[in-house]
Amino acid sequence: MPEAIFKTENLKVAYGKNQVIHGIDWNITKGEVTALIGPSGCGKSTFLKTLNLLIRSMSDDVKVSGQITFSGKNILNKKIDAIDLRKQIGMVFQQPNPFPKSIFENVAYGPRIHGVRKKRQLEEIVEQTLTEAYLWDEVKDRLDDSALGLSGGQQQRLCIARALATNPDVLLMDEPTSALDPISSQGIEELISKLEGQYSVILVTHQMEQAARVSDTTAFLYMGELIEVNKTSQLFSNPTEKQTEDYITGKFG
Ligand SMILES: Nc1ncnc2c1ncn2[C@@H]1O[C@H](COP(=O)(O)OP(=O)(O)OP(=O)(O)O)[C@@H](O)[C@H]1O
Repeated sequence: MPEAIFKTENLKVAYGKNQVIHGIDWNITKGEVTALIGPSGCGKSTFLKTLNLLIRSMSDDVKVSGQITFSGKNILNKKIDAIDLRKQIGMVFQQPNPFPKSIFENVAYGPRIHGVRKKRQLEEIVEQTLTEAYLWDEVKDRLDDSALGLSGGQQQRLCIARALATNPDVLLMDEPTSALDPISSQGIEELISKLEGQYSVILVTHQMEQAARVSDTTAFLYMGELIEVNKTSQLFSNPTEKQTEDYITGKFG
């Protein structure tokens, strides 16, 4: 059995009376890119936001039950500190959302919160993570400029660098290319492929071609149920479930 980065057991999520995740049992493999696909409203974003407990800060009316094991602990335990947890589980959203601060300060923000104070050390982290996010050469001469002056694709790579700056184990990505032009999207996809191995990446995408290009494993979610998890090549060429086949062949969704 491959090592799991997350293990969910009977995971259920409801917004008030509206249950949107219906008891998901899933071992998500460590060090891989895992794509999560499914029609609009099936619960992909909800599932992703539950993995880093962001869901709890979004609405008072959210009920989460079951277990999520991460690094050997059930993170649904109320004693888990969500801010600490998010140091290990970075997240990137659909719309690039840099802070209205300089490029340097965007990347230095997380390490500072987690106690890095020395300027030299922050400079090293900023250079290293911007290099990892393939942005360093484009911004090294303007680190003090506002991040809001970057292009959409550059902003998204900056947000990825910001997430990597706390040295996480996991990167959760919620449709990270859907607001970008094709060239920037291609850049982000190449970056995701390069992050594989060093990080575990869980990618929500509406584009099946994207899932096929960048992921090792693909999961199909439908109406809050995990219908199929399979090697990506297998899922798209020879799915085991009829519902998966109907979805990937465009019969619904
Ligand atoms: N903050 C919220 N409060 C109440 N209901 C919500 C909230 N966020 C999502 N929902 C509902 O939960 C269900 C699942 O939504 P979710 O955004 O997780 O789906 P999704 O698969 O990511 O959709 P999409 O592909 O359109 O982004 C939907 O019915 C949605 O209306």
